[in-house]
Order: sequence, then C-alpha cells, then structure tokens
Amino acid sequence: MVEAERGLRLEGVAIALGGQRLVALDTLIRPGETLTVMGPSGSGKSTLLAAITGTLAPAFTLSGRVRLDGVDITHMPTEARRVGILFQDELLFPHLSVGGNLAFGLRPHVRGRAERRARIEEALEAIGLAGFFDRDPATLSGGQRARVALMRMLLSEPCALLLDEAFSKLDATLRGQIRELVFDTARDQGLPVLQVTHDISDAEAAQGRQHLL
Ligand SMILES: Nc1ncnc2c1ncn2[C@@H]1O[C@H](COP(=O)(O)OP(=O)(O)OP(=O)(O)O)[C@@H](O)[C@H]1O
Repeated sequence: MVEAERGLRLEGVAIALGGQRLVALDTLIRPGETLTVMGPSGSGKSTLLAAITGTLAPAFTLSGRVRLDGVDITHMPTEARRVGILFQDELLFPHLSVGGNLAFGLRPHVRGRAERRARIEEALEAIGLAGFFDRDPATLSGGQRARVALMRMLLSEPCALLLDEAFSKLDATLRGQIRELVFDTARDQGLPVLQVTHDISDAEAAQGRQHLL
C-alpha cells in the first residue's frame, strides 16, 4: 500500500482577480515545518490563506489543488478541512466565557458534559490559565487572550496551521513568547505551518523556508 503524503501541499495553486493573476504557489510544507510567505500589502497573502481554508470571496478564481495529508481539500466545505488559523485579532467570542470559547473548539467526538469540562480544564492548565473558565475574555490581557485563541484552535485537532499576521498586535516581549509557544507547539504536534507576515522577525522565529510574493 502506498502511504499518503503527509503535510500541506499546494499543487500549482494560482489565484486570479478580474482575469489577472494575483498569487501563485507550488510547494509542500511537511509536518512540523513552517513556510513564511512575505509580500507587500495587497499582494494576496490573506487571499492565499482563504484559498486553503475555503473562504475565498467569489471575486477570485482558484486553479490548482490543495492537499492535506494526501486528501484533496480544494473544494471541501471549510468546517471539514481540519485547518486551523490564527489572525492578528484573536477573535474570541465576547459573549462567551473563556471556557465557552474553548468549548467551541472541541471536536464533537469529545462527548458528555463532564468529559468536555475536563478537557477544557486541562487545556487551561496547559496555557497557564487554570481557574479562568468563567472569566470574561474582555478582562484578559493580550497575551492571555492570544493563548486562549491558540488553545481553542488546537482543541479542534487541526492537521495544518495558518498564521495571518498572528503576532502583529502583540508588544515585543509578548510577541516573542507567543511566537515561541506557537512554533514549539506546531513542531511538537508535527503540524505544517504556513504563516503570512510583513515582519522579518516573524519569519526568522519560524526557522523555516521563506517565500516572497
Ligand atoms: N472580497 C474581495 N473582492 C475583491 N477584491 C478583493 C477582495 N478581498 C481582497 N481583494 C483584493 O485582493 C488583493 C489581495 O488582497 P489580500 O488581502 O490578499 O492582500 P494582503 O497581501 O493580505 O494584504 P495586507 O498585507 O494589506 O493584509 C487586494 O488588491 C485586495 O484589494
């Protein structure tokens, strides 16, 4: 039996807008590896990530294939893709507690109130926020919110991680800490990472390949 290829493969991916090619990429990001895509504003970085999450606006046309662990996900519904994404605004739900936000990440196979609660308590402990279950996200510091957003994404058991300027709103010290947490976690879990950023220090911290648009 031939083993399925592991990692995130962009196979001749090209995205056009109004008949003009905007962005093209052909690469394999292996488990635990990070590819950093850099380019000027408007060069199509967020659009590239949208093609991978399945949220491309109708104005764009996509050609090529996106494969994740050997599975062609090019036309799969977003929620079926097992792709996690972090944005510069961590987008926690303001009407839910910290625990409620993490519960949103849990996959449906984690069943039963008690088991779900236990998984969330464990996750809070892992990010140094034990006892924060009932807290309102608005009362958290930027670094705490970033850790909750990362954990919510990890609880969804993604097979690849996308970073869209994920560290750009954090101050310098926090930026270094959260970045280290994200890249260490991705390496430990063997997740392929595609990050887009303006910031060369994000690219350096990833210790991976770089691609300029
Ligand atoms: N929904 C849309 N409909 C039409 N054009 C769009 C849409 N979204 C983005 N664009 C255009 O597509 C191009 C690429 O946008 P994109 O957001 O991918 O760039 P970017 O490289 O991520 O920029 P930035 O670094 O400023 O975030 C831009 O010219 C933008 O104006």
